[in-house]
Amino acid sequence: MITAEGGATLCALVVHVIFNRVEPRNKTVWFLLLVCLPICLGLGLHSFYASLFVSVFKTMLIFIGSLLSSLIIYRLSPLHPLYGFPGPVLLRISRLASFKILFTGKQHEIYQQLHEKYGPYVRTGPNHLHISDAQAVPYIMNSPRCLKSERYNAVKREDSNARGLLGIVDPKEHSRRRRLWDRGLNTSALKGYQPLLTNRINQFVETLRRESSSNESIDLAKWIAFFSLDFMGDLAWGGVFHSMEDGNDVNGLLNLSQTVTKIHETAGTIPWTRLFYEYLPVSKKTIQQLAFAKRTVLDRIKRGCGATPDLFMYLLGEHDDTIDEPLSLPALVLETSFALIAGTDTSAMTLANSFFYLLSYPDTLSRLTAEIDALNDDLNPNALAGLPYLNAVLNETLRLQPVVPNGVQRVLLPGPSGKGVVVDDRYIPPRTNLQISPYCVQRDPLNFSPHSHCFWPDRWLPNIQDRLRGNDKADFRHNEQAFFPFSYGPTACAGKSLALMEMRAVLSTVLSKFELAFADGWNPAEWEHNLKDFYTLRGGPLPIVLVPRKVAS
Ligand code: HEM
Repeated sequence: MITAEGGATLCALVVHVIFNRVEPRNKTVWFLLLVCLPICLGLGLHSFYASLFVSVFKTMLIFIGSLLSSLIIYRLSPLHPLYGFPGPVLLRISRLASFKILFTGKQHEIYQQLHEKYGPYVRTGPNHLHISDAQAVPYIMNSPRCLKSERYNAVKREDSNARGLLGIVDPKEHSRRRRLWDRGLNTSALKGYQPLLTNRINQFVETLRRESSSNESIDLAKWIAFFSLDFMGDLAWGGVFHSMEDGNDVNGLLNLSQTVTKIHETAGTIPWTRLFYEYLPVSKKTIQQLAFAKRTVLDRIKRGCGATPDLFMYLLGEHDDTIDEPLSLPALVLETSFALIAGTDTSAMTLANSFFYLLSYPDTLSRLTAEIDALNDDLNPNALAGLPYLNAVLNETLRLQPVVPNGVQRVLLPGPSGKGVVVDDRYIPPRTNLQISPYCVQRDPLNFSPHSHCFWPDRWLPNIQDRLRGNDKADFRHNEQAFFPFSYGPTACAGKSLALMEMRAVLSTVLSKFELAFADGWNPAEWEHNLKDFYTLRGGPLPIVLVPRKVAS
């Protein structure tokens, strides 16, 4: 005859199998399986115990204890499909351990240390592989068998069926929506945005002059973020922000967008935690934010497009009545808000990092300034796109500090025979979550060498190998397949060309107008120390002294 303990244990094992097979993400199912089931069992087994309360309490304890033990034993056992992949025990047992890593803000560095210890494929969760292998890049990011993982559900809102581009998992639906974005971010659209960019850059230069007139240092990172927000506000919502003028982010959007990305990263790290986010106070803030975005979008629709085209115009289809599926209002609100989030912090952080590295390596700063000066103030986008050293500086910044350091996450679908796949001689079982990190791959000496962890823009110059001598020549490695700061494949960054145009223009204009130096007494080591990875990279202040350059007579 079955004992009370045996019954509770058996139930726990059955629940484990159900969770393993079905991975339910529904609060009611969780409640039924994890709370109601053991309580009912306790009620049914009360004849074994002194009282009803003791029966329910003990059954619950045995049930939870058995469930946890069964989970742990299975995840560490050779029965688990990822048994052969190395990784820290705590991470192999539960993704909860990755929360601790996430909240340090240094997950990119910690995962890199794990790769140094365990190799290019590290098991970072019961069902997760963290990968630092350039050969896996095209496979994971450009294969019909690798879909966006459950992490992308974190960007879906419960109160609406609308999805923004980033949250669309189905490849066909994604490619339909992506066409809208591509129309708004292709070469001819970018030409149309040039007047908006030029206006904002002129305003940025005037702002820097105003702020640095007392010879005090200024926080360059903050002002770049204001510039970037104002410019993306022009493109996404028809010019609603005046952060450079006000010297303040009045609507608190920069902070809010960082909080939202942090929440998405948290929910993306352990998808079931998403069930509880709506109870957090910050959830109210995002709802207020969406209400603000909705008002702004409605206002922009009413005003119509001004003389200069903007991205909103393309997303709404104002330019083209042949669009067969115009976006619904909730989708338009999501997409334009996403444009703001995707386009502001990313370019701003890369620019701040570029200034930081240029000032840290004065020789690189002089070489870039000379290259820009040779254009005699004709800083048009085509001329800038052709400057080898300027592009080398931006590439090298993005190599060392990709703004999505930990990269994208995909899940491997089973093949026709239910099998996984072999990548770089390793068999990866189906349904594994795969995360491939540009931060780790791009700093790997196997891909970029010498000076893998140093800022050395020369590696990007044509024929550099011919100019190297000795060890540098022997060690030289330059694997462009291992460079993917804008991601790769059909879901790669839609705004890459816009970002490059904007960053080239800002860097070259500022260097042509000002001499820059770190503020006296500031320790540059603080900059890298303050860089935090919460899905996107964010940083602390960058105190800089700016002096207008003398115009050559
Ligand atoms: C230095 C600047 C930038 C970098 C390094 C960057 C990087 C990335 C990366 C890594 C992704 C993939 C994210 C994922 O799948 O989880 C992405 C997606 C995206 N980015 Fe950027 N980005 C930058 C600037 C911009 C700008 C200025 C825009 C303009 C709106 C933009 C729009 C987008 C869009 C729409 C997507 C989604 C693409 C899709 O799912 O098809 N990005 N970006």
